[in-house]
Amino acid sequence: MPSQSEKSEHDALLELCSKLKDENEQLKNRVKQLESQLICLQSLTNVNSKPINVHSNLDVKSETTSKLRNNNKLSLEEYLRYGRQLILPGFGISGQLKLKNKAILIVGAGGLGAPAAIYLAAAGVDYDSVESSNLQRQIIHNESRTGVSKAQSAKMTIQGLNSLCECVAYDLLLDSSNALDIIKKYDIVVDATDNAATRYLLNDACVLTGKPLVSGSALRMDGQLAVYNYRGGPCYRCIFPKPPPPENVVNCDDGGVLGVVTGVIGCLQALQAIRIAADMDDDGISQSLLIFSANSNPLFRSVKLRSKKSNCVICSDHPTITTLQDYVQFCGSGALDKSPSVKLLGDDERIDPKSYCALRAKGIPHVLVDVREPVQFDICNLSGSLNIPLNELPKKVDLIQQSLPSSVAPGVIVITLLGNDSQLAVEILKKTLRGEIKDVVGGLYLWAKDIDHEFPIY
Ligand SMILES: Nc1ncnc2c1ncn2[C@@H]1O[C@H](COP(=O)(O)OP(=O)(O)OP(=O)(O)O)[C@@H](O)[C@H]1O
Ligand SMILES: [Zn+2]
Repeated sequence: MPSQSEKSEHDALLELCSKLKDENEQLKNRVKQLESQLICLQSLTNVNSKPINVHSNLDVKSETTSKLRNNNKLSLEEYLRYGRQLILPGFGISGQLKLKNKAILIVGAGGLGAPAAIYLAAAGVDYDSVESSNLQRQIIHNESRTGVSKAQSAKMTIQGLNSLCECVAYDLLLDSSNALDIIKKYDIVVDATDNAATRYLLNDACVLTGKPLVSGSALRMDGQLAVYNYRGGPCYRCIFPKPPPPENVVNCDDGGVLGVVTGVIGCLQALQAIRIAADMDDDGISQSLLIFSANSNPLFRSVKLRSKKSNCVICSDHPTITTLQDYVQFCGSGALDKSPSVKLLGDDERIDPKSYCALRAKGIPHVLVDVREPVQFDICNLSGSLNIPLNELPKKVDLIQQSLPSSVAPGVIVITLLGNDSQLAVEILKKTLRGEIKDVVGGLYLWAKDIDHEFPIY
């Protein structure tokens, strides 16, 4: 039997043993941590010639002070949170640290910006506020945020998802007066907007500040993705030197878009931004344009982009553009002209919804022609209207002729959703038809507003 003193000596030894074990474990962990930090620092200093700009996870305004800044290691929380991507070969801890030290700016918190922002948890710009028609695809917003600024709404979602991120919401219209000041604070810009003027603005601002531009677009069932101004690749102007004529531009308002198409392209924009931020293997990232079509098989195709243009007005060695321009003038429309009202006809060639309503009430014979596409006509239409899409109008004038009443006035009334294409239709019909031909000012949209509040508008 051990004596009492031998027993307490034994207990003391056991206690010391467990203490040393703990200490040993702690030191081992610390050594591991230091080793991985060293590897990261070595790889960062090898790959990045520029000094490391230490920001929080992805998303800060450079002057923002952050508890996560000046930090070349991950916190325990970050190890846990990002574990599934830390173990990816080709990404790993060095990729995560590079990501942590980059700031990404997303312009547009709509169909493309919403998924991109969720995956990137980046800073964002938008001037608009949330509407219910946005919710079909702008998954960063929700019903309770209708009317809230999109930038703020996006920030709320991001912060709810990841409190380690510092998200800056710019509740403004990005234009030539503010773009350079904002963009220069970021490493990568994601173009998630929907208009030509902002596309050229972002391109020029990115060339002037030397930032890569991850560009995406989506309309109807199709989407496109490209990276411009990156590692000697072309800029947007090298590929598209001139904007399309404003009358040929179809936006989501007019053309529609399938929510999932914006989701696919927005996620791919987030992916390209991560590949650039983490310096992942990116051979040829800026040499191709990816085309996605939800209606085709295979769904994706890639087109090789031409290389940088030696005489590009902005990115060549001898640029003629050295400051930001007036992009609204250059493109013939701006970010705010979503569905600009066209005025092609004189007042005497048009009829307002109230007068047209009176004409219908009096039963005055006429032919009402709705020139929208059948898919839109099927959603809603005025009783008795004849559906002839605008592009079929010239060859289907006979159909109208046959239905024309014998009396002259008012003859033909043309209607569309907003009262733009109907004016073109009147001009087409006037070439072949006699008698009075008018269009309805403000189209079905104004009809719903002024006459029939139950009329479904989309
Ligand atoms: N110059 C700009 N500055 C800030 N935000 C912009 C600018 N240009 C476009 N945007 C934003 O980009 C987003 C594009 O989103 P999206 O294409 O889904 O269209 P939308 O305008 O939200 O929807 P809809 O066309 O159905 O009205 C919009 O939220 C718009 O406010
Ligand atoms: Zn160029």
